[in-house]
Amino acid sequence: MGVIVVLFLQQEKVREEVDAWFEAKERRTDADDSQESASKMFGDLPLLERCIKETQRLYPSVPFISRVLTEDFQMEKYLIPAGSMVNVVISGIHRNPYIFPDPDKFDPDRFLPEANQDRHPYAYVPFSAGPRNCIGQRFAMLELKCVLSTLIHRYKLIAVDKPEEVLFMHDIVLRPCNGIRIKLEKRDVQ
Ligand code: HEM
Repeated sequence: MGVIVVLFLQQEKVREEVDAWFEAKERRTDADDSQESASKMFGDLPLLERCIKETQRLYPSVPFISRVLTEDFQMEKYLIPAGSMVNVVISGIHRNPYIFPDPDKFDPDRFLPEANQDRHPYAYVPFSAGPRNCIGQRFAMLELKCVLSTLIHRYKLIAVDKPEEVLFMHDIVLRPCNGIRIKLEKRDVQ
């Protein structure tokens, strides 16, 4: 849901990219499509992808994950004993101002390849990291691109609740306390 709210901020530019993508798709033949994997096909929506990533930074669907320590762990001067439950607060990591300057600002260009390259691999972990990370992350990104590009192409999304007005709760997943209201205005496209 966070995705939809924040996309309003870039909607015009994202729509241009999405419309161009659909136009190119109309010119393609079924034979072209069957030759290409879905991930390659949707690879051509870089701004949409950056917006999704930036939204997952600000509003990670899984806001924290937990682990039980199997052995003692010395963290600087603190000894955390084996058996302790440790929560990794993904939503906090993602707003670290040393890594993401002006952390509350929505800025999809944080995920341009050149901005990404020096970032620590564990600084951005919407799908967790390490051996128990999300096995569905590529599929999830494809699904998001597919659904959002179709929505944005066919409808103008009008925010009823503005991003700054929406209150979120940390449940098992991050979710809005009172839902998020949007209006869909049909566009004159196929
Ligand atoms: C935006 C969508 C998704 C997000 C943000 C997400 C996030 C996560 C996170 C953070 C974890 C790690 C949990 C932990 O370390 O305790 C996880 C694990 C997992 N995810 Fe996802 N996920 C998403 C979609 C999916 C999809 C679409 C699938 C399957 C098709 C999937 C399958 C799994 C599985 C099986 C695990 C457990 C992996 C393990 O424990 O080894 N996820 N996911």
